[in-house]
Parts: sequence; C-alpha cells; structure tokens
Amino acid sequence: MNHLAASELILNEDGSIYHLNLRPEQIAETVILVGDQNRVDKITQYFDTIEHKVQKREFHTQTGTYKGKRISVLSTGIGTDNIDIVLNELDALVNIDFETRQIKEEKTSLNIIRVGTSGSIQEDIPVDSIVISNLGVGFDTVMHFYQSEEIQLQDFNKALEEHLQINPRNSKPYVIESDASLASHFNSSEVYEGFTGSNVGFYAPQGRVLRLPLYDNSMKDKINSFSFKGKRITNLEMETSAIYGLSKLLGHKALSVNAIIANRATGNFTKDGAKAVDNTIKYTLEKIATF
Ligand SMILES: O=P(O)(O)O[C@H]1O[C@H](CO)[C@@H](O)[C@H]1O
Ligand SMILES: O=c1cc[nH]c(=O)[nH]1
Repeated sequence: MNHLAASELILNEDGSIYHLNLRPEQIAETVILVGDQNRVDKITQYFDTIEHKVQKREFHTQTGTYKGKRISVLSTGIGTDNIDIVLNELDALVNIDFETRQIKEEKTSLNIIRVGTSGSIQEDIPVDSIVISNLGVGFDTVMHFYQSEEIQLQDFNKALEEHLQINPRNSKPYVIESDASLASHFNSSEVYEGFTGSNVGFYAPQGRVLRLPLYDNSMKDKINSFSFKGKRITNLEMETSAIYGLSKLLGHKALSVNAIIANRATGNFTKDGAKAVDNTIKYTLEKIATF
C-alpha cells in the first residue's frame, strides 16, 4: 500500500496534523463545524466536560461531552477553500494511520454538522429562523478539483446552468445532498427545510453592492426564482457545498444548520444575532444528543 510522503500528509513534530494541530485521539466521531472561532466557546459552554482546547490560525477545536456524547467543535474560518483543508485533515485524523502513513483498511464515518450564520433569499424565511439544508449548491470551485461527478445531482446542475446563465468565466454550480438520516433527524416544525447556496464571497458573489457594480445585476433574482423538482434556493452562506461534497466522497455524514441573520428579500437584519445563533446551537445540541 502507498506510503504518504512527508510533503503530502504533513505532520507536526508532536504528531498532530498540519493545520488543525490535532492528534487522532483528540477528535470525536461527531464534529460540529462553525465558521467563527469565537462560536466554539458559545457551544462548549453547554458541555458537561471539556477534554482539550487546541488552536492554530483560525482552526480552534474543543472536544468534550454533551449529555454523555463525545463531540468535537471546530472552527473553519470563512470559505470553501478552508473547508478543503478542514475536511481532508479531519478525515486523515480518523482514516490514515499516522505511524505507517498508510490509509486504514477499516474506515471511520464521522457525523459532521455545520452550525453557521446565513442570509435568507426568500421573503417567507424570516430572520431568526433556522434552516436545515437538505441540498447544497456550490458556486465555488472546490469540488471540481476532485472526481466528484457521481455525487453531484446532474439534473439540478443542468437546470441551474440553464436558469442562471452564469458568467462563463465562473465555475459551474454543483448540487449535492446532505446526509438523509441526519436531515430527517434534524427536521421538525421548528425549522425550515432548505436548499443552501455557498458563494465564494460575501459581497458581489452574493449580489451585495456597496461601491462596486456587479457583473450581473439580475443574479440574486435569478437565484431567488430558480425552481426545480419543487425545490427553490432558500439561503446563502460560504461553506456548505464543499462540506457536503467532501463528506460524501470521503464517506462521512454531513448536515448544515443555518441561523438566518439576514433576509435579502426584505432587507432585514436580525436585531439579536447572538440569540439567533444561541437558539441554533441549542437546537443542534439537543438533536445531536438524541441521534
Ligand atoms: O457564521 P459562519 O459560520 O462563519 O458562516 C457565515 O458567515 C460568514 C460570513 O459572514 C461565512 O463564513 C458564512 O458562511
Ligand atoms: O447574508 C449572509 C449572512 C451570513 N453569511 C453569509 O454568507 N451571507
């Protein structure tokens, strides 16, 4: 079997993986991903125990227990480019033997749940609500660097391509499903089921104009009006697509849970973002405790 070279599987002197700075025993099989490193404490404040806190760059991890369940909470920073690092290194922690530098025969499948903030693009999904992403669409390029055609919903890709008429210089949007068992467990009358778009930026890529004009002024409306097989795009953020894509390719279960802090259709922004995020955290922890 192939031995992974020092330049490919990069380990630090203490045996931890390059960016996350974690050793294999430090990661739980259920992992909560958040963008904001300060959100890690906001989640682990509810834990019964905390084993360790590790930080390198924007990657801040704490592992502990909530209602007896071992959970790691890890911040990814912003963007799908960071997700490429986080998902590959998380997978390496459980599925590569760091001593022999070989891929393990028996694989571990992680439960990966993102707790993020997001902007609704539909008038009827208000600020302070929670959206569970059944589907994710990537406007980023990460998954196009992997052999991922088979896990993409090609009929959705085609319908989107036709509807959006995106700048040909941009990458082609790709659609990927969440893990069905997690999505069904997290669903309830308290949340909206959604189809989440992940963009490569917060401003023009999400149709926001401050001083700079957009390449295509109608893109936000076109994303809003897309409908295929009874599904419409509900909200925009910056990580879900690559989390779904890399999780599916690597054999992990993923779900994205979104605290809606902005409504782009009405122009509203939440009056209490901390509370919106806290409600989403509590909802997620209770669902994890019973999964
Ligand atoms: O609140 P987080 O998890 O960072 O998520 C959202 O917030 C950031 C932009 O403000 C992006 O990362 C977006 O996906
Ligand atoms: O509108 C929003 C709000 C949060 N995060 C985003 O990426 N977009």
